[in-house]
Amino acid sequence: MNHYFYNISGGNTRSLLPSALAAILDGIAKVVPAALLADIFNTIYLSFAAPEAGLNFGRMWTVSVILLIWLVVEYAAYSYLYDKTYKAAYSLAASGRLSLAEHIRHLSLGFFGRRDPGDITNLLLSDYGQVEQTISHNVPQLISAVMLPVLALAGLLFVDWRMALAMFAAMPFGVLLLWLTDSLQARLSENHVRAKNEAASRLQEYLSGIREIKAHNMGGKRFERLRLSFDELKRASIRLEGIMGPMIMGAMLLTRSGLTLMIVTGSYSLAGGELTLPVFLLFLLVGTKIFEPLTVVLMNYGEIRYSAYSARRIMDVRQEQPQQGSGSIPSGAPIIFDHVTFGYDAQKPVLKDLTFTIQPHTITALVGPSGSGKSTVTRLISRFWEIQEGIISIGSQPLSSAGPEQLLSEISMVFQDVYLFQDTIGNNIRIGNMKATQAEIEAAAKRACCHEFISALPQGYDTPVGEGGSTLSGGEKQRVSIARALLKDASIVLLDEATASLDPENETAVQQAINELVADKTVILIAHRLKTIRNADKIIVLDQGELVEEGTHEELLAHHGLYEKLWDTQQGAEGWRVK
Ligand SMILES: Nc1ncnc2c1ncn2[C@@H]1O[C@H](COP(=O)(O)OP(=O)(O)OP(=O)(O)O)[C@@H](O)[C@H]1O
Repeated sequence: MNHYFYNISGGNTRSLLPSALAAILDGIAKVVPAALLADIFNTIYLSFAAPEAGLNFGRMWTVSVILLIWLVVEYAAYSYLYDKTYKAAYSLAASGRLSLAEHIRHLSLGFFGRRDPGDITNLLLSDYGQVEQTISHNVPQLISAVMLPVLALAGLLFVDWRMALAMFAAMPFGVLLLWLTDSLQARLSENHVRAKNEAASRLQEYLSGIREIKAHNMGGKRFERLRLSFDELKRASIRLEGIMGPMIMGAMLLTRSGLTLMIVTGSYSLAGGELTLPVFLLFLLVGTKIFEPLTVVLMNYGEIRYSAYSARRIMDVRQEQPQQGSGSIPSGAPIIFDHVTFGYDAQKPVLKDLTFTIQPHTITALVGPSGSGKSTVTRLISRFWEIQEGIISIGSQPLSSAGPEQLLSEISMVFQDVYLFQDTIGNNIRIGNMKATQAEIEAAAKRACCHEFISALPQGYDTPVGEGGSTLSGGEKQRVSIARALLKDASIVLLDEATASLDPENETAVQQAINELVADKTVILIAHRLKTIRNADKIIVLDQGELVEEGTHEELLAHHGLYEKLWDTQQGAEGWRVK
């Protein structure tokens, strides 16, 4: 259980203190009116037992005033703690979500390969929501509901220990039932959380892929996956409620049967003269009250058990090791691959024993058939993934111990698939350098040939672009990403198919912009059209993850190997047209 509280509080159990304190006070607060009522009851009883003395109005007034004062104090203290409890719970969830998102940012991309993006969203929203609900409601209610019976038992043991024991005698059986079925409850809760997350992921996938689904008329198949996930959620929900409900009711029934035992014991004791009527009535009064909070305990126990799985999912991600390293990257140093072997799945290497050096301030092109590992090389230079064998270093600094943030500050990237945030187009370029002025943004846009189309937009640089850049054409997005890279002005430039989706007019202009971007930089370029890399200082030819050739365009042609074959194929394809 301790581990559970550690998990739900994100490792900060102290943050649960306000709610625990509020709950304890609430529990105590509920006992006092019950004790005062018992006293009033006793005073009335005494007035009937000895009618000549009459009702003790003094005592009745005193107790009533104490009760009133108590209620006011209770209200004030409870409102204060209530406020603290909720604030603590919501702050914990808000800061927890942010710190988890920040933690995720520091993980290698391998983590994202293993997890469904929808699953990560659910973790941050749904699982945290569950934990938030538990901290703000279930845990305080549980503590408060436990306090009343515990305090009542302690007090009643002094009044009449036999009656007190009779009242609570059946409770251990209720607890035993819960304990025996604990692993079943855990399994049902886990299955339900899993089914809920799966359904949410499928829904997210369906909505994000709606364009492709429509384009390929995949509605039926994809919708089937969505339907299956909702079916599974329905089954998991029925199983959870159908099994947990009777179990909790069973535990409740067992616990409540103590009341019957107490009544039987009380009746015999009363008849035997070992118990006075007021005490018996006091037990009856407290007895009926005491089982209400116990019902709450059992209900909340089920809820807490359920959210334990959400908490564990959160902690599992928290325990993922972020990328380590603080070594700084020397500027103007060569990039060295020394016998590097890497696979996204360690058992299936996609780069094999790769050794080469990229000299600073040169342009190196990576070529090779599709799937030969070109993009993977650029991802490894950015340390998006950790390699399995060999060393990648920049100068004398191995990347495995380099500071990930500093490394990325040295690299500008232009990817094949450009992602634009749902923000203004100006702010999307500013991502390259958050401190850039408007003039610098426009200068970068001009060099990347996007100033003209941006100026023609209704709100110019302040025009919002849809999520992922859905309101811009492929070529426009590519140019925006080149503007970002120009603005970043990093010493290493990774270009992946930078000119692939540009029309012929823009291609020439962007090629010039790229020439500016790459001037005096260390450039690693992937271009499928070999004519664009003819002038590269070095061309590295990959085939099935192995380096098969290396040299300049002329040297490679003279070598009559794979490069020449690729070159010839492309030359032949240059003049293709639809007949
Ligand atoms: N995230 C990933 N997880 C698992 N395997 C991957 C991942 N990315 C790429 N691969 C695999 O690694 C191999 C190399 O892929 P990579 O993208 O580096 O090739 P490429 O030469 O850049 O291909 P292309 O020219 O088609 O872009 C391929 O077999 C690919 O299927």
